[in-house]
Amino acid sequence: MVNITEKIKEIEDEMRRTQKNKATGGLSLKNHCWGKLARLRAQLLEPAPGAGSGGGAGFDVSKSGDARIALVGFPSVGKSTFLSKITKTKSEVAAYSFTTLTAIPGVLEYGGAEIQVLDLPGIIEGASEGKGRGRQVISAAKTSDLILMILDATKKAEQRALLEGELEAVGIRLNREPPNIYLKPKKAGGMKITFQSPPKNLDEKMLYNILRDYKMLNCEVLVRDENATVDDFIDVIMKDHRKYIKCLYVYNKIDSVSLDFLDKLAREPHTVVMSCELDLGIQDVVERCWQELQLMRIYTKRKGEEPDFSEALIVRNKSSIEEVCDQVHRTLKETFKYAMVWGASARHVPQRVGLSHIVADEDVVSIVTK
Ligand SMILES: Nc1nc2c(ncn2[C@@H]2O[C@H](COP(=O)(O)OP(=O)(O)OP(=O)(O)O)[C@@H](O)[C@H]2O)c(=O)[nH]1
Ligand SMILES: [K+]
Ligand SMILES: [Mg+2]
Repeated sequence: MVNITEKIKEIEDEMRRTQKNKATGGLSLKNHCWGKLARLRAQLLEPAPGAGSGGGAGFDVSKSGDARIALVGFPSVGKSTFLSKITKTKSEVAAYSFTTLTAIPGVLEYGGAEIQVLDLPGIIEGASEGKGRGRQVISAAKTSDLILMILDATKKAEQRALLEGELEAVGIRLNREPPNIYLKPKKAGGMKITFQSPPKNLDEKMLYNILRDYKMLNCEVLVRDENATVDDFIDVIMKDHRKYIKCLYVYNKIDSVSLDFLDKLAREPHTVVMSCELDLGIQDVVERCWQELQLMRIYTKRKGEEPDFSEALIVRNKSSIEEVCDQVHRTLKETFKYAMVWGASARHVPQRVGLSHIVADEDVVSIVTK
């Protein structure tokens, strides 16, 4: 029997031949070939018999750089085209679905930071249940600091909710904070449930029943948010299996939609629009990514010298001097005495601070050791 890879090659060769001879290869033949190719490539993505349900382990790409962005979307929305635009990595681009069969990492250089961008295979409905490489793709997305949901502006609006559903199903919560509910398991004493203000969607009985279902018979609960729902409460119980990740919705292929529609899309929250083909909006997307990642650049200065603006230390938003020390060297904080800070976080310039001082973007820091 001819294997799938050979069949794919045959069709690709056939397409190449028809492309050379346009007279015989009309659009319908091309569409037919693309359809066949997509089906075969989807088979390549299916787990081998006996390999379980697609594996949940993600792809074997180690994290590198200052942050990780995952490109998630349906097939052929332009994920690989985008990766090739913003990084030096060339990921295969083609008009048929499932061109990308594994995770392809690239490096985006921005603001002195190196951000790892993962191009991933397209996912389809049912991905969270193990269709195709869906589980693996979603696991990879779960390890990222920001999900770029790449959407095709020419396709139906439902595509976005469908994808969100797939991610939700495996515990990813997009652009949300963990619910404001305190839950502490106890060894004994039964359940103690308190509401800070009258709840709109919950009552004590409901929580009691849910806790019993999850076999949490001894615990303390304090609901601080009056709008909390049952789903929120379950998210708190299941917190080890929930991941709160920022998501930017990126509509590609705006070269093929009307200006009115484009304008409507661009006004949606957490949304950016672009055309990789026309090179439109790409830089805006990159800038929005940078904003969403909330990375900060900290410059260091040696005593008696000018600050070194040629190389920044990259730390996460709300980082303290301690994290800055860790970026310089693993053991620096052991000999730390104090730091001098110039910039937005300093109350007066320079300010003498300790390890817990929270720095701001573009601060200059001078660390004094014992
Ligand atoms: N009209 C238009 N076509 C685009 C644009 N960007 C990409 N494409 C085309 O869309 C098709 C799919 O692009 P890919 O980058 O392979 O898409 P993908 O999302 O990586 O696809 P899979 O790896 O198969 O999931 C190719 O034919 C691209 O040339 C765009 O901005 N406008
Ligand atoms: K494709
Ligand atoms: Mg691709």
